[in-house]
Amino acid sequence: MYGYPVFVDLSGKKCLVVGGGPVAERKVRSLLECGARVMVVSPEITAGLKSLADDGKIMYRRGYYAPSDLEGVFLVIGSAGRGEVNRRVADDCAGRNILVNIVDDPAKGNFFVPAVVRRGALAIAVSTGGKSPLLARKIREELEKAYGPQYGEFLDMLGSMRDEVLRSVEDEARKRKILECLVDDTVMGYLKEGRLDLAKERMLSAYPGSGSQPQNGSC
Ligand SMILES: C[C@@]1(CC(=O)O)c2cc3[nH]c(cc4nc(cc5[nH]c(cc(n2)[C@H]1CCC(=O)O)[C@@](C)(CC(=O)O)[C@@H]5CCC(=O)O)C(CC(=O)O)=C4CCC(=O)O)c(CCC(=O)O)c3CC(=O)O
Ligand SMILES: NC(=O)C1=CN([C@@H]2O[C@H](COP(=O)(O)OP(=O)(O)OC[C@H]3O[C@@H](n4cnc5c(N)ncnc54)[C@H](O)[C@@H]3O)[C@@H](O)[C@H]2O)C=CC1
Repeated sequence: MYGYPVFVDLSGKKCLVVGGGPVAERKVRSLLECGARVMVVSPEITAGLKSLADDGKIMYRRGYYAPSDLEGVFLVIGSAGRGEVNRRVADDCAGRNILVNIVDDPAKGNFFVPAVVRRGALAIAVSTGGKSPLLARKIREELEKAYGPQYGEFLDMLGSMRDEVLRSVEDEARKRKILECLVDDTVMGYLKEGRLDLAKERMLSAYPGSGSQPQNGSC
């Protein structure tokens, strides 16, 4: 059985991270990037977590995990350095239908965290189903080389053109054709080379804007 891949909206959601070591810190940073409200509970924390707490970016309770920490929590990361603590966290969450990730015992949690390349709104996530996190990291590094920062900027442009096409083109076949032309091989080639100017020119020739004359045939 393989995991069901989803992108969850965590904005404003309370997320608990149990433990304050380097692994907890990595998970905290990725939760913050997604707008979560993060609470850390641990007797000790890394210097990085301490500065996030001092800056008011995370809430921190110094101490050992207690089930009452789960109050009002949407998602939990069990990243204490002690297996028995993480297993207890997993058991407490299971009874409450909370999303829980266990960093040292994958089967105990109900989701894994993938390795992710982010380029603006574009996210490419890699999972090995827990078989080799290091392979997930290697593939993420390869993808980072192949998909540079220009993909984020391009996607913003593409997203607004798509909105306009969906709003203003009624004919279904023409709509589909234009959407295909906006990401045809020529556009993708320019994008790969980082030539956003040429990509944009090509896209505008496929769809100059609402009221433009229908194109027929190829892009
Ligand atoms: C199951 C999972 C649960 C979870 O945490 O979600 C899990 C579990 C474990 N990881 C372990 C070790 C390492 N994990 C990493 C790195 C990452 N681990 C991540 C995810 C996951 N790790 C989930 C599965 C993801 C998948 O589907 O493949 C990444 C992708 C995302 C993230 O954590 O942010 C992030 C890379 C991010 C990036 O670079 O982009 C490295 C390499 C490194 O540190 O560079 C090592 C050392 C090398 C090695 O062991 O391979 C151990 C053994 C611990 C020990 O021996 O003490 C366990 C426990 C076990 O396997 O039982
Ligand atoms: N999933 C992943 O990506 C990876 C997982 N691991 C595993 O993750 C675990 C944590 O790794 P590190 O952060 O390097 O360990 P660490 O030992 O540096 O940190 C563990 C933290 O847990 C805290 N802690 C201990 N008992 C606690 C309790 N009862 N309640 C709350 N906090 C408690 C400690 O104070 C410490 O801050 C290890 O078991 C390791 O095997 C390691 C590498 C990657």
